[in-house]
Amino acid sequence: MRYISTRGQAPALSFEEVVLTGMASDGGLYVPEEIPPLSHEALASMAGLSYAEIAFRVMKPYVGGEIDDDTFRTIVRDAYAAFSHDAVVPLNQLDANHFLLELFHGPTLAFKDVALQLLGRILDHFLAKRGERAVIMGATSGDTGSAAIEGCRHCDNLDIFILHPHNRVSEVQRRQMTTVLADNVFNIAIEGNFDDAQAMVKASFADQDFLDGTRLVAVNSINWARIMAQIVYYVAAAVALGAPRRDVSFCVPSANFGNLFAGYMAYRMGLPVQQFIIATNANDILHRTLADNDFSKRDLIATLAPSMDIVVSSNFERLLFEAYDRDAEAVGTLLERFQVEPAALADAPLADLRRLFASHSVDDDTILDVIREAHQRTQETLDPHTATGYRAAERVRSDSTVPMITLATAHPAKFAEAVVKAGFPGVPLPPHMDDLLEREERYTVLPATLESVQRFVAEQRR
Ligand SMILES: Cc1ncc(COP(=O)(O)O)c(C=O)c1O
Ligand SMILES: N[C@@H](CCOP(=O)(O)O)C(=O)O
Repeated sequence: MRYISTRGQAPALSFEEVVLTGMASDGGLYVPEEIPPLSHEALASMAGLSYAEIAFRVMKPYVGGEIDDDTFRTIVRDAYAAFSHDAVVPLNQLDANHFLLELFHGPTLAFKDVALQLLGRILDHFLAKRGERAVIMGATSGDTGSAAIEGCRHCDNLDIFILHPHNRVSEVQRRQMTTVLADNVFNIAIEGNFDDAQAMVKASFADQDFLDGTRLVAVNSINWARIMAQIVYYVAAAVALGAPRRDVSFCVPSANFGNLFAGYMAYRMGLPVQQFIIATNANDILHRTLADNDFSKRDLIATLAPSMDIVVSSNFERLLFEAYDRDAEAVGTLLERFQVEPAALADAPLADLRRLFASHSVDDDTILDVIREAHQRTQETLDPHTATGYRAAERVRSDSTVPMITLATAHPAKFAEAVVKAGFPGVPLPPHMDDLLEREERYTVLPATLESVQRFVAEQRR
């Protein structure tokens, strides 16, 4: 399998090369040159298989023989052994035709673990094989950071630097990152927001001189391996509900769009999906783009669903690339315009997207209402991100006879502020985090400037 850039100018890469990088050198994102098919027979044969076996089968074509089958099976099995639920990502039926896909049973209680438990192991495998070290730089609005640290802390060949927006993540999220005192883990609280952090990580890929030749690797969903691993749970959930004989729909709390783009890839591979719903918080650029063709930046708003406080949605570029029939030049022109002024999609790609996608935006008051309503109806306490999905699924699903699967992206214990505001006493942390609030923290506050962040990384890396 080869991987090509959405901007069309960077060299095509192998799987190993694409995992060991981040942005393409032309500023684009890597996608597979061809989308491997998932036939009806292949889907039907997955019924009743373990999550790890489905994961192996779905991801194998993307790995393309660059990790031998036995080794890859072991990597996948070990990655999902770290989950606290036997089903890894269980489906929880809310009512006759609405299901929650619980993606929060990994070590850090958010969907990011599904991909980052795997990515850490794949990176370790390739770096050990090459006898190389690498530096990871990641930006987080709260969840990717801890999942990446947890996935990479035991990797001898890696130093990991995670940038989070100072005072804009929940206390549990911050402590999940800053209480890991391993020598190869560095937490940076930047005096800015997630978009600033993500922009600095991306800029570091464009100019890597500050690392004197050491390899720089991404753990955000700009890294293709993140998307690859996330495709699997769409397939597993749909098969559990009767695919390929039966269509399903998905509703996805969205921001950087890696999660929903993975679902779209599953659809393009052959999964019978009737509708995708994009749920956003008050940072509603994805909703405005789809509903009103208003592809323009607005100031970032701090919400009760802080992990989705993002304006510049990285993976939307990958979706645009597909919607524009892989016309890299058109995508580049659109995204360059978007950086400096309000932009709009061309008619044909927009119409194409609207056939498959719907969207809905949910403000903070509604998040609180939904947490209360859902608890009354189902006895579930939703986290504030999942709450956006629950409401969007109810509001804009096109066919109530098709099973709707809303992705539950985080555990409510991570977001006490919203849960308590909604009138509940809070949700206890699981036993392995019992003493999280007493543990020692270590992090460095830095101004949101590329120079200060790069200097810190260059000085601290081992
Ligand atoms: C809990 C939670 N829900 C939803 C999202 C949105 O996912 P994505 O960025 O893949 O769209 C994120 C992170 O972005 C998250 O941490
Ligand atoms: N919500 C994310 C933001 C980064 O998204 P990613 O999927 O690109 O890593 C977070 O919690 O950090």
